[in-house]
Amino acid sequence: MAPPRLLLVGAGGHGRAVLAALRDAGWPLPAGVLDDDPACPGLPGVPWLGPVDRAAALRAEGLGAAHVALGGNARRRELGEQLLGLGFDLPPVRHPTAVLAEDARLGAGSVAMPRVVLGAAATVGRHVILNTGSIVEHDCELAAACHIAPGAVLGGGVRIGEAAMVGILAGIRPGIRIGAGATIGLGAAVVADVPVGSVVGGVPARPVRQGAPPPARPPGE
Ligand SMILES: CC(=O)SCCNC(=O)CCNC(=O)[C@H](O)C(C)(C)COP(=O)(O)OP(=O)(O)OC[C@H]1O[C@@H](n2cnc3c(N)ncnc32)[C@H](O)[C@@H]1OP(=O)(O)O
Repeated sequence: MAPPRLLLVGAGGHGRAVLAALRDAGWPLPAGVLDDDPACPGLPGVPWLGPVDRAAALRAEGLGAAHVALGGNARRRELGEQLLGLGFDLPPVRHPTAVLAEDARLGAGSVAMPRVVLGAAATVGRHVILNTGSIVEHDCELAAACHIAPGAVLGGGVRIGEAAMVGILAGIRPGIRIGAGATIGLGAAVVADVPVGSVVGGVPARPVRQGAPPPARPPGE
């Protein structure tokens, strides 16, 4: 079946990357893009159709398929679920150089960017980004709206919680669990489970200091 003309949501950097993947994969040019920022640079060759809340009207006008191309995990999940609720189809997007095992599963609204490898029996939930060159080994389970950044490598049987982010070039030991909403810093080597919502980085990965106030200045300085 020929791929549909999509409605894209998000005209930023990730939107441009998804557009490039669609072109490489032979999808037709998207019907348009929604973005709440009227000053957004837009996507080359794709008309800006207004803010995100126009989606319902566009569905009523007959657009049937969409993709949320936003880098922020929580917002991507929220809008992706809204679009599903409006009756949009969210077909997974797969770059032609991505290698997916026959029994691997890529969920609705998810994208596999160039040179991704998704191993045997790996399951990927909805609205997930498998970014450029990431490797998700056999039997991994990725919950909705997580993001595996470029070059990150997940060993066999790793489980990633909802909306978690695995940073650029991070590596995760086989069998590890990453909690929902956690962030793995770029370059981390994760050798132990990571709790929900925590931020870790380094080799081996340890909690990263968050939001520390700047050092107090002496009076008069
Ligand atoms: C196509 C694309 O571009 S996809 C983009 C994917 N994005 C990424 O991979 C980025 C992932 N993000 C990171 O690695 C970030 O540096 C984070 C989330 C770990 C931390 O970011 P912030 O909360 O802004 O922390 P900040 O930069 O202020 O650093 C806080 C401390 O953590 C340290 N730190 C920051 N990042 C890391 C890291 N990856 N590993 C180890 N330590 C780190 C800093 O040196 C600093 O240490 P200090 O307290 O001794 O000074």
